[in-house]
Parts: sequence; structure tokens; C-alpha cells
Amino acid sequence: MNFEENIQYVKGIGPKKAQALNKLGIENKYNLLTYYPKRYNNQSDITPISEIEYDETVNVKGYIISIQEKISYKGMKIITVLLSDDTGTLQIIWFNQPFLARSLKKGMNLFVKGKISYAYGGSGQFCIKQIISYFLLDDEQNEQCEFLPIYILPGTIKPKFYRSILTDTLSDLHNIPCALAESIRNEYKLLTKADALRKIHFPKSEEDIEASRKMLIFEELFMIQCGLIHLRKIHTQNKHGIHCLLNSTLVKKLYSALPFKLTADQEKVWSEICNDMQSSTPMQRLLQGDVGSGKTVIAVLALVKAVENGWQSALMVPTEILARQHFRNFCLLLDPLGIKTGLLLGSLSAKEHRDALQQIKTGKWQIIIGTHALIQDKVEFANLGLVITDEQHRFGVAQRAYLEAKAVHIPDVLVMTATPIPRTMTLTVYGDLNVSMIRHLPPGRKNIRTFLRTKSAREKIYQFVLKEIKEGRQAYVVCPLIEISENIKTVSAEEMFEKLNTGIFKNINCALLHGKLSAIEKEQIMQDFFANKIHLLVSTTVIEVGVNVPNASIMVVEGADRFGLAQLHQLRGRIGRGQYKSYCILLSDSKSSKTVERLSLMEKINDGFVLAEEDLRLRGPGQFFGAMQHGLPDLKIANVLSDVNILLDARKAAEKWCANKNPMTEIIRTINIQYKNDFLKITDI
Ligand SMILES: Nc1ncnc2c1ncn2[C@@H]1O[C@H](COP(=O)(O)OP(=O)(O)OP(=O)(O)O)[C@@H](O)[C@H]1O
Repeated sequence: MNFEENIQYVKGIGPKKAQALNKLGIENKYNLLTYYPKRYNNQSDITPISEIEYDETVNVKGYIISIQEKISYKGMKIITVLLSDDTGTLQIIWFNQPFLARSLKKGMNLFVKGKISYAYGGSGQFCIKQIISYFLLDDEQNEQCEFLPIYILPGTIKPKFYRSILTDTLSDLHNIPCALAESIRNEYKLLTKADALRKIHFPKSEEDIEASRKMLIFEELFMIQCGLIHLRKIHTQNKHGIHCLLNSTLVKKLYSALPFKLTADQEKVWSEICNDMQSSTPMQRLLQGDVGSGKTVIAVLALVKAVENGWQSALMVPTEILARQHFRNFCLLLDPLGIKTGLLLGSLSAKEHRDALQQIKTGKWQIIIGTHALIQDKVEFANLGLVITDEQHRFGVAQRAYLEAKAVHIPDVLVMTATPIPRTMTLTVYGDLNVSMIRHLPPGRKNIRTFLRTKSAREKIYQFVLKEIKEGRQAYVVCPLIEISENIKTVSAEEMFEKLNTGIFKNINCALLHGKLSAIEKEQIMQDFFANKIHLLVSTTVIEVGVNVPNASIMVVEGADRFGLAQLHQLRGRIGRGQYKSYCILLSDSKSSKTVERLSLMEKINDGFVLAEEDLRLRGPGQFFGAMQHGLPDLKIANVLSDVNILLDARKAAEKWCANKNPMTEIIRTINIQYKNDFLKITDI
């Protein structure tokens, strides 16, 4: 069977349905097989209506006796159905789903699942048991299987049809790509891939579900681990590591020129990095530290250490604003030491770009700071010895590997991130790196006080901002959108800027910053903000990472419900970077109790790591990582929170497999068919 065959050509699908399936990421037969059920409905477990109890979640089967539609006094459309199974009757309620009324008919069979509550009559006496907001399963009562798999599907794809194409595809699974060799499956007692796929889609028991999940999760995590190890190997083949000497003049001079004393955490991390760089084994280290914890200075020290030993070093960051900020600050420290620092950005003019490439190739620039521009094919280094990537989650692992591949020797690698990454995630994605941590912020930092407020408090809040600005501080106002959108009802930066600049802040220097401005405009605004010529900066999230203006002590986030907690924490990290008391005000009119619960965590928790764990717990990995715009793999079945034990086994198996120089062909074939993004795209075999 050709598992890469376009889904459109599978019997019964055609272009329209294919388009709908493509939106779910299903482009071929393999994708179809690895689009797993969201849950199962155990149809054997039906409770007779007469036996259902209050507060119980039950499956009920019955036929419709009556259908009623009415409008509530709040204008909500309510559909009430009375269902009977001959042992009793049950009331089922839908709110605001008018399309349902059309599909329901008297006498029709229904299979429903939901939590039982009681409906009361006007006088408060008990009336009838009811289910509100339950799952309705269309024609599935006719299906014979006990555990009915439920998939998230668009309206145009009926579940029954979907299951029928799955059944066809599952009928021939020989030659299905599988990353796990028989020896590994035997060692860890795992099903074959064919069995696992059959059982995950059509289980006959709880045990089938568990065993198939275990195999597929193991395979997924094993692949990622092998992919990481393999990527590193192909980029380091036939190369030697670099080896630095003990710190000497340049590093010592820089160290004593620093405007502050390193904290104990920074000292510890720095000595770990020195040890790595001084050893002939290439450094592979992840430096984690909360926003504003002082990672940059560690990066500068490492960059200079490489230069002192005769190597070029590169720092890759995710935004031009950040690259320019580092460049400005580094030059202040490094020019006096006679070190040549250069900047490589996508927005340079053709001539500037040509010159930059020349400086890099000839080795005149010793330290190069840049964005993705650094990994273009045209960039050639004279002798790259150290690669630092900042905010790694924005770069795929493959992108990091491309930069490393530009060195003739195996470069030392330091990855820095302020995005708190839960431990399981660190293992999944950075399985190949040693971890260093800066746990505490530099001394003298005051906790940022965070408040969640509704927009009715807006005026008072901006009065407070004005007062702070008049006392010499600077402020950010962050908005979710650049311009007003018809579809999304939230505040735009342009609109907010207009309002503030002509209203309460008309005598204050305000500026508007967003991604659509030219690089030069952005740079000018940031420089003016650094120089305290601009006092209020209305911005989109372009300032999210790394921007360091210690005098800015207040931030208002408009439409705060539009952001994830991790992102809000990053944003908030732009203030509280100096000695001033700092305030972050989150404005949201969201009525959703979940959103309010999520946002109020920001008021209570200042520690980015604790916050990230909470965010992950509240929103689940999909949304959490989605909001991070990461370069992470799109995990199909593994859960970074709950599958730690399988992860640890998979990691052990991958290390052993790769260390024994076992064949990688089948693993790579599976990786390449499974991951379409850049994360682990492996072309060299
Ligand atoms: N040991 C220290 N003592 C006092 N101030 C420090 C110390 N280390 C760093 N700083 C200052 O703290 C601020 C934040 O440091 P830095 O920009 O390195 O943080 P970061 O970890 O890179 O933050 P982010 O992840 O937000 O970019 C800077 O103004 C820096 O000069």
C-alpha cells in the first residue's frame, strides 16, 4: 500500500471532502491512520433512564417523544426534547443550536451522553431529570462496535463515512512505516504498528486502547529522540570539537568591566559553560532562566571566550528588534576590548548585506548577531566556534542544526530560553542538551504587581500611568492587533494609539510600534524609547521577547484574554527590569470563568515556571504550545504532561539504538512521513 497516496484519490473521497480533510492535516493515507479518536463512547454501557442518578455522567439510548423550541427572556434559543427508553423519560436541553432543531424528528432514535441534573418547575418542586450540553451522536446507534471512536470532524464528513474509509485503509497495513524495530518492541512489550493502529481506531476493550496508545506514544517519542540524535550526528560527522583555554585577558577584562557583580546563579552557570568550552567534547547546553534573569551577560561572556580562543561566534535571535538591541549593547562593552561585532539581518540593503557576508567570510567580524538571516545558504563563516541561539522555541531543531553545520569544526552550542519549559518538554525537545538554570533574579528587583481589571477601569488606570510617567518612568500599552478588524472584536494598537495620543497623553511623547513598520522605523522608535525620548509606547507583541528598557515600569495589556499565560509573562517581563516598582495591568471584559481563572493566576504568580505548568494544566498542551509559535513537533498522540514514563523509556531505547549504530532508514522514513513542518525534517540519510 502507498501510504503517501493523496487522500483525494481514496475511494469515496474526491476533491471536496479532501479539502475538508486537508484542514485537519490529513493529506494522505498515513495522516488518516494517525488522526486518532478524541475519545470513545462505550455503547455497551447504557443506563436505563429509570436508573440514572443525579450528578452522574451516563450514556442513554432512547427515542424522541416530543420536540419544543422557545426563546428565553435573554433571547437565547432553547430546544427541549423529551426522550424515552420505555423505562422512563429524560429531558434534553440545547441552548442556541437552532440547526439541531432541523435535524431532530419525533420518533427518531438518539444516543446521548451527559451529566444528569434536575429541572425544577416554577414553584421549585422536582419535575424531571435532564441533561444539558451533552454529546449527541448522529446515526451511530446503528453501529455495532462496543467502543465507538469519536473524531473531531468537519460537518461535511460524517463519522460513519469516516470510519468506513478508515476500515478500508486499515485492511492493508503491510509495509506501514514504523520506527520501532522488533527487538525494541519485544524489549518494551509493545504491539506491532499494524495492531496498534487497528486497535486504536476500533478497540474491543479498555486494554486494547491502553496497549495501542502505549505503542504509538512510545514510537512518537522514540522518533523524536532518534531524530535529535541523528540530526546532530549528520551535522558533526568527520568534524572535531573546539577546545578553549582557561579564561584569559579579554574575558577577564570584560568581566571586570561589567556594571554589576554576577549573581550566584549566574556564576554557577558561567562556570558550567566554561567547563564545557574548555573540554574537547562539544558543548551542548540549554540555559533556562526566567524573563529578566540575566542570561544575556552570560551569552556575551561566552561569545568573548570563543573570540579569545581565535574563533568566531554567532548569536541568533528571533526578532530584528532584539538583534539590534543586543548589537547596540554589545558594542558598548566590546568595542573597548577591540572586538569586532557585526549585525546580519534580513532587512539590510543589498550592499550592506554583501558587505556583511564578506566580513563574516573573511573573519573580520568576530561576533555576529543576527536573525534567521544567519542560516541562509549564502552565509559562510571563516571559523565558527560557538553558536548561541536565543529563544530557541522560535527556531526548529533543524534550523539550529543548519547554523551549527556552517562550522568546519563542531561548534559549541548554547541555547537560551526564557520561556519556561516544563521538564517533560525539555526532554522531548531538547533531549540532546544539558540544562543550566538561572533560578533567581538579580538583587534589588521588586516583584511586578499585576492586576486584572475590566475595561470600565480603563480611565483610572491611564490616569495612574500618566502619574508614573510624570514621575520619570516609561510605559508600554500592548494590544492584540495592529489595526481594527471586522472579524475580531478587540482593541487594535492603531486605534489605541490614536485615542491615547490625542487624549489623556496629548502632552506626552507617545509612539506606535508594530510589525508592519519598516525596520528603520522600528529601530528609530526603539532607540528613542531606550533613550527615554518616548515615554509611552503603544505596541503589538513585537516587544514580547528580550526588549530591555529598565526605566519602563508600567505595562497595560489591552484585550489580555487574547494572550496565553506564557506570552503574558513574557510581555510582563519587559517591565520590572530595573530598581523601580513595576505594575502590569491586564484589561479584559471576558465573562468566561475559565478565562478569568486563567488571567487571575497572573496576579498571584510571578514565577514563570510555576505559571507555565499552570497554563499547561489549564489549557492542555495543544493550545499552550500553539500560542508559543514554537518550532516544536506537532505531537500526534503523546502528552508532554502525562507520558513522562514512556518518554524516559523511549529516550533510553533511542540512545541505545543510535549508540549501537543501528540502521536509521526506517526511523527517518517514519519521521519524514509523520512530520511535515521543519522541526525534524531530515533529508540527509
Ligand atoms: N547580576 C546582575 N546584577 C544586576 N543586574 C543584572 C545582573 N545581571 C543582569 N542584570 C540586568 O538585568 C536586566 C535583565 O538582564 P537580561 O537582559 O540579561 O535578562 P534576560 O535573562 O536576557 O531576559 P529576557 O529573557 O527577558 O531577555 C538587564 O538590565 C541587565 O543589565
